Amino acid sequence: MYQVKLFNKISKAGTGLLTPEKYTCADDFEDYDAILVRSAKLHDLDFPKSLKCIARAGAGVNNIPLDKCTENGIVVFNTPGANANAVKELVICALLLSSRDIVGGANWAKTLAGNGDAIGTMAEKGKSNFAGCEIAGKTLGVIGLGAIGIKVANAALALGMEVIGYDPYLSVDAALKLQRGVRYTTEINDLFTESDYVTVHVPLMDATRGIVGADAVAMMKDGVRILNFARDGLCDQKAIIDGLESGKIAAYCCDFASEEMLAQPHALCLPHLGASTAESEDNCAVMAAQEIMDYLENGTIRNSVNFPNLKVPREAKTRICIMHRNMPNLIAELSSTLAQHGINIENMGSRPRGEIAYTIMDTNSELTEEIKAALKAVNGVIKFRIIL
Ligand SMILES: NC(=O)c1ccc[n+]([C@@H]2O[C@H](COP(=O)([O-])OP(=O)(O)OC[C@H]3O[C@@H](n4cnc5c(N)ncnc54)[C@H](O)[C@@H]3O)[C@@H](O)[C@H]2O)c1
Ligand SMILES: O=C(O)[C@H](O)COP(=O)(O)O
Repeated sequence: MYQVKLFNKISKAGTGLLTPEKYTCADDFEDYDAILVRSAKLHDLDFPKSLKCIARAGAGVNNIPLDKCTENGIVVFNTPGANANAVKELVICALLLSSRDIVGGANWAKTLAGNGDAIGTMAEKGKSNFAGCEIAGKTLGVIGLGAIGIKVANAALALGMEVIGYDPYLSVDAALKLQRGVRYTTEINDLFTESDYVTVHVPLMDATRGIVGADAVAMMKDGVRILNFARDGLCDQKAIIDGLESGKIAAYCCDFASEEMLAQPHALCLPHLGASTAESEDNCAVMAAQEIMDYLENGTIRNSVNFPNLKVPREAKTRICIMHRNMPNLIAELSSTLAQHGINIENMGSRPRGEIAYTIMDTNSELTEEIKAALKAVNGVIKFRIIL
């Protein structure tokens, strides 16, 4: 029986797959095999020895201590693309919210309540206070052409915008999904100088923190509109507030609230709603639950952000899963350790990822405690697990 600890409210579409014959899901376990999480911060959590994997039902993994997980042989998964459509739709909404004072207008219209037949006339008189501009014909700069950035770029193109995309790590797969009309640039400064709207869709890491900072804002057109539905730290708060106060930035629309930003009349802060649709919550939870099941039951790794992906057809009754350092001769030493104990390997697979690697070996032989200890003792082995 596997125990899965839930750190956020996770859709039943996913938890329902973790059937009671094999799994128990709860939020109060002390020892558990897996974590299913959304945005809860796990940095200060003491992981139990029993923990084998963490599935992030979503895209961003900056709430998870990846280095600590790798060092302890804990596989971290995310759910690539599973919430991308939900975010895309909110970003398109934000393009319009940042162009016209829709929220201000709607709030003002509510104040007209009680004026009966005069409401129509009052509305006509006051509407000029909430006028704005159209997005068609304007240029949108998309920083980060991954699952979300591609969808935003293509949708904006369909709405009549010019689109410039920047992503130094653009994959072939991603490039094939981009509509032909999207102009790709390798110079982020070109995107900053040419865009009427800038939207950010990159993960938050040391290399991307403050990617929209004071220098970037200084390069932008007067009256630029900036959208941030990725992570708060990607846009430097001081640079944005200075830009809003000087009028350089006409509007900032983001998925994060802070005291300072809420005080800005031309900033619109949403409470991290990007992935909060029923469809996206179901998609993410299902993918995350399947990743956990596949790993715990078969040792298969897919969509991991810290270990190599690996799937090996099961060809014997006992499966040995070994997380280890990526170093010369280690696999030879593992197989010779087994050979010395008379263990025959029926099937195996191995894959490296930077400094670490993952190996699966299948055998029909009995693994005694002595053999397990010998495998564990091989220099470079981080963790190993037997699946029967
Ligand atoms: N608001 C929300 O609810 C919400 C929902 C989903 C994702 N997000 C955030 O959005 C981010 C992107 O999500 P995604 O699903 O598109 O992820 P993704 O991994 O598919 O795409 C990220 C893209 O950023 C690119 N990138 C990395 N470093 C870059 C850099 N320095 N400059 C330009 N591009 C760079 C990568 O090459 C990749 O193409 C996530 O990491 C997450 O933080 C927010
Ligand atoms: O990175 C993500 O997937 C988003 O920020 C969504 O976070 P959430 O699952 O907590 O809504």
